[in-house]
Amino acid sequence: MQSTPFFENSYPRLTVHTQALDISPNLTVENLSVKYRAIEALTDVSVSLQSGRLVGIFGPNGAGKSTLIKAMLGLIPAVSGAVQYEGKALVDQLDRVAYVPQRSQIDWSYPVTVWDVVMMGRTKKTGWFQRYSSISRRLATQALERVGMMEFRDRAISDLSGGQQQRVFLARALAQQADVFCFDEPFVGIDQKTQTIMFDVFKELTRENKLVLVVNHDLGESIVNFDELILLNKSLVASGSRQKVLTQENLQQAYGGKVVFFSDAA
Ligand SMILES: Nc1ncnc2c1ncn2[C@@H]1O[C@H](COP(=O)(O)OP(=O)(O)OP(=O)(O)O)[C@@H](O)[C@H]1O
Repeated sequence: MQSTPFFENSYPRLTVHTQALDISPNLTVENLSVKYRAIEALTDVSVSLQSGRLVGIFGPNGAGKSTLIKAMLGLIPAVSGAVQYEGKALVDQLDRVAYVPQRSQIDWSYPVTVWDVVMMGRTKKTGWFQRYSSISRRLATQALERVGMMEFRDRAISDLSGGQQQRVFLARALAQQADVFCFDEPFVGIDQKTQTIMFDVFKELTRENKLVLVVNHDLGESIVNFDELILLNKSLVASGSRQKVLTQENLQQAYGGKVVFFSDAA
């Protein structure tokens, strides 16, 4: 197995950490460290994840949640570490990944329609200069219908509400037909209806054995939707089941002070 080309050190040995029985993890992050000049954003993070799971990445502001996703996808360089999916560097298989960045990183004034945005999700499969195939058009239609946005297909993306915009980006991710889905703070600035649709879609994806990673900062009721959690505070505080991660000690280590969370969450 190889390390990703962005990393200075390679860690070819794969260790199975958390999963029960003999099930090998599909995605492994090994000793991942990221610096922004002098700022150590992430230090030595290792997690093992299984397909078919909805994984929440939690931690306080500045904990390195977005950094983790971006470094996993090779969007920013890591100082060290390796990220493998099914035994190969994840960055060499980005056509199997759908990534929706934080809404603050998207230019919502860009003059494109809803349909254009969703079809852009197909360019990795079809190439920029290929005509979109009937398969791509069918997948885009199905994705827009799934998130309840087909009737808006000719609208400019700038003319939608925050929740509608997030649903369009969810549709784009669905149209990609990826195996690994990464969403960075998808619930920011959205309505309850959109949040419900998003969790429904995430759960459907896990039933199709996809791996769904969601950066989230809300330790409220919605945390019960996640199969597993990764709790960060510049390094890994804990990962695994809600019961394992949501202990007062771990929350204290991540957030400091006394953290009260939804009582049935664990
Ligand atoms: N491009 C950058 N240049 C310099 N420092 C950065 C950059 N991006 C992030 N950082 C710093 O790295 C650390 C981790 O940031 P990151 O955005 O990953 O945290 P986060 O957990 O996603 O935070 P939030 O919940 O506020 O989005 C923070 O201290 C942040 O200020």
